[in-house]
Amino acid sequence: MLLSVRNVYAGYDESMILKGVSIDVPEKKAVALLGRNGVGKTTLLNTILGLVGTNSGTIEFAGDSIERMPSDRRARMGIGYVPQGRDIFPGLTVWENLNVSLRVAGAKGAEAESRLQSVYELFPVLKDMLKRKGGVLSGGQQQQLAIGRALLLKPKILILDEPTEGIQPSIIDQIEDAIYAIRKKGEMSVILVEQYIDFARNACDSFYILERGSVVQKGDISLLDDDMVAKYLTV
Ligand SMILES: Nc1ncnc2c1ncn2[C@@H]1O[C@H](COP(=O)(O)OP(=O)(O)OP(=O)(O)O)[C@@H](O)[C@H]1O
Repeated sequence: MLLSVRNVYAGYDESMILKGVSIDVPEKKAVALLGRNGVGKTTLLNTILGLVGTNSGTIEFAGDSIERMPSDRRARMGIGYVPQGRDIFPGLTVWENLNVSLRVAGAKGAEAESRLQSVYELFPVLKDMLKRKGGVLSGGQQQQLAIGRALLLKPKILILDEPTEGIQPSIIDQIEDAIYAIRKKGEMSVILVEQYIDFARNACDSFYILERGSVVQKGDISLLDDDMVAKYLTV
């Protein structure tokens, strides 16, 4: 396993949100994290990222226990994150946004060029808009830029929190294709938090459903049936 969350309890001050959550993310596989609003999906991501502390339980990543590590160290170990909402610098151009990641990664010359080319292959629109300010892009283009920036860091795992939220269908297809391509290339694992079930079905290998801070269903993505969707996911 690349990432193993074991029996984690975590939350905020008074309220325990995660109550004994365990999930496994295999190398180079994409895992969907599903559940209605407020069940604890973002809290689980934040626990993996180190933005929320654990009360008990363990988190192993690439063979190391990380549950006590600061979040910047987890990021350097290869945990990449695209938060909900588009995390880009609106006042910088597309190129400058991408270049920030290249600098953080310390990627130069041919290495930088090859990382950029793989991002342009996934999201050709970014190459056409290098001189535009991030803030003037459409929501979908900003989401592509945010994912592109995370990919330039070459994480071992890419964590995406609701990438389709508020994005038009044609761009959703492009983002779905991109996750599919990332998976096919076999360069990294993915955790995808998603409300849009068809997207998760197409993009992921396996799934976990959370309810009130606990995993209530899990399995191969082919096992995610309409009864489960009705019981745990439709509003
Ligand atoms: N910073 C915080 N302080 C206190 N409580 C919080 C905080 N963030 C989230 N919560 C609470 O934790 C619970 C789980 O929220 P969380 O955001 O993890 O759920 P979610 O499944 O990601 O839902 P959504 O899809 O709405 O983001 C909610 O009851 C929420 O109110």
